[in-house]
Amino acid sequence: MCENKWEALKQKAAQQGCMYIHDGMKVGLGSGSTMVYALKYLGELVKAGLRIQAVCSSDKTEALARELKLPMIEDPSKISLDINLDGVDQIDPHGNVIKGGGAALTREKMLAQWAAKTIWIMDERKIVDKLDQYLLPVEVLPFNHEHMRTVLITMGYQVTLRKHQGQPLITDNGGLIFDVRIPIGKTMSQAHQELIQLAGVVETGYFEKRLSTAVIAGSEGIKIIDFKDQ
Ligand SMILES: O=C(CO)[C@H](O)[C@H](O)COP(=O)(O)O
Repeated sequence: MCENKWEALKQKAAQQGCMYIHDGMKVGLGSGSTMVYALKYLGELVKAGLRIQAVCSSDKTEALARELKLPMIEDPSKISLDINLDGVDQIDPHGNVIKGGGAALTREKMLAQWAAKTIWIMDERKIVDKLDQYLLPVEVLPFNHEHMRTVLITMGYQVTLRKHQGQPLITDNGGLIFDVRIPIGKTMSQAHQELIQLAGVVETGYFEKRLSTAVIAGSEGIKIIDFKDQ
């Protein structure tokens, strides 16, 4: 399938995902290329009269949302969300997800936790049987991150510092991203539990299943999968 067909599928999933957003809702907005389609479509819906208030998971998403005139949540002390819309890097058949391809995983997880429900939008390449063999993005503080990397390697992880244009990529939170391959025999959930306990680790890109719906666009059409809470 050529690249623009995948783009068309992402756009379809994004538009279908927006159908879960209703008048008066407070909405979390994730990051990534599928979300760009969702933001643009939401912009049209808002222009046509849909009333929402949004909170964004990254500076990039916020810049586009403001350009599209999506209203933002005014009171930062009240961000309980009706719905959160976001893309994924991988999703397993149970609804567990890996995110962080766009380095926005910490804020994305905050929004997912603040929301009553998340709608995951994607094309069919994102569905995998098991997450364990995929890279886990981990946001860490910059302080002595070389030593942190050594610590993780000693624990059996393979660790690559994510770079952008030859320089360490700096997240919107001022953090760094380690892309981590987990040791054989360990599950993604176990790796997350182990890593999140280390001081200096801000968050991992492993999102354990919670109340969510996956909207998956493929060559056969759109597939919807509902996942219950834990
Ligand atoms: O986790 C993310 C950003 O941190 C993105 O949602 C994820 O990488 C999917 O992006 P895309 O829609 O471009 O495939």
